[in-house]
Amino acid sequence: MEKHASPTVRPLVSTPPAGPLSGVIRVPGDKSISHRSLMFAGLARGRTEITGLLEGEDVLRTADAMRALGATITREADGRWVVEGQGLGALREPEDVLDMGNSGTAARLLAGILASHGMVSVMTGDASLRRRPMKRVTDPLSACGATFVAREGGRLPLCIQGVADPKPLDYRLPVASAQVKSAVLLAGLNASGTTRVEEPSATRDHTENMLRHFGATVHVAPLGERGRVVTLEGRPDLVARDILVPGDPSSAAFVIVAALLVPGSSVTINGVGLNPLRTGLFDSLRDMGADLVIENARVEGGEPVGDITATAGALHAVDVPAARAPSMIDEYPVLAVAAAHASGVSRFRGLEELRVKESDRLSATVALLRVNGVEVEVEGDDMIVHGTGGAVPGGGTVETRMDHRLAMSASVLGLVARAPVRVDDTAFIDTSFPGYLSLMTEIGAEFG
Ligand SMILES: O=C(O)C1=C[C@@H](OP(=O)(O)O)[C@@H](O)[C@H](O)C1
Ligand SMILES: C=C(OP(=O)(O)O)C(=O)O
Repeated sequence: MEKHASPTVRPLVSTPPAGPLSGVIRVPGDKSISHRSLMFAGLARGRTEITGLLEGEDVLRTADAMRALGATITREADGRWVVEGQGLGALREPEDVLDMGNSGTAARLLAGILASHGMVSVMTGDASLRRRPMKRVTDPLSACGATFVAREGGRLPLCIQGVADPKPLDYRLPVASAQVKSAVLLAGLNASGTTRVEEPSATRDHTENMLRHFGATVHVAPLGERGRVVTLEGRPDLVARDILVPGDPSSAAFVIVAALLVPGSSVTINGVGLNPLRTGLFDSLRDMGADLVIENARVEGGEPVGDITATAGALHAVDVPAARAPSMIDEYPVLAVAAAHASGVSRFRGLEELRVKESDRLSATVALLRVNGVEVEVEGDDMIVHGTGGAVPGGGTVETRMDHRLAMSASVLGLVARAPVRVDDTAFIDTSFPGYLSLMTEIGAEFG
């Protein structure tokens, strides 16, 4: 069994490097796709080989949970992961509590699987995950016949009485959430009949793409200006199919912003996933005047992929529309760092979902910047960042609040701040981007 994050606190001091950042690198596999590949392969019949799986803490939790449900999951010496699934409906009741660690994706997607199998299970997580809302999945999943007992506000730990013959759901998402959409679709796999999900604003579609890859019938139609209707035919014969996981654009984001900010830098990241429902950050950075070049655009394992080169240069303020939020939902903390370094006043609109991530990322990002001398405000659900024109004061200690993306964002801010930026704990970076600090050091960053 893999090791899980040690409770050891790992502080960091980030300062400007002696020279530019440079290099040609790869980042670890996409987290969303990695979770899904283990889950779907565990539900399918036969042997799936996964190349490029993210070996981050969050994904290792999913691997453990799927093993507890009866899938055989092994890591080969060459880094490939092999999953042997028993086929849809054949999961076994877990003997013990399923601990999903820090991972909202693992907990919410798994809730869809557990609700639609006739078994009793209990799911928990770390202190961050136990604070996050789960009613957004237990409410729709109750309609399939499952029952849930949770703490106040529907929070983990959560006890699930699943059903062997779930009813197919027809659900309109009240929030733009790929996790909720995926939980409903996963429950629909074991239901006879058609499951239908309406999303008023399109969110990442890795579940839809991968279900098709495994042989399910999934239709996607436009809904209004930005939405979609997804339908899934229940009880498909899910058959094992190999998977190639692209580099995670949400991890590449930190390296890219660092390269854009540190003078003279140029860094290429090969094999980054470029699914259009994930690339809002790149659009926003281009709106700021960033020099981002994509080469070798191709399709690998059913997902668009390319090599991205980020070259440093002056950035100016940006007004990011709320409609872009679903395609860059995890990237606002690091975009705020770019906006703090840029010239002019930036506004990011419609950030209500940031309040329910690993931390309240809206208030935590404000705190990250303020403690380092950057002026920032929140108006309703908008964040307003007053750019310093390349003169971020720094000198603060950032509280990471069990949130990997805050730790990495703070480390990037320190690379261009006038005084050292301290980070109270970088241990949670391992949830999504193991090896981040050494990769950054390899391209020229200096951390103490
Ligand atoms: O489906 C997924 O893999 C994810 C969806 C997003 O969450 P929401 O569905 O809560 O927006 C995102 O923030 C998370 O990192 C991964
Ligand atoms: C929000 C995130 O993940 P999750 O919801 O899976 O914890 C993230 O990785 O930024």
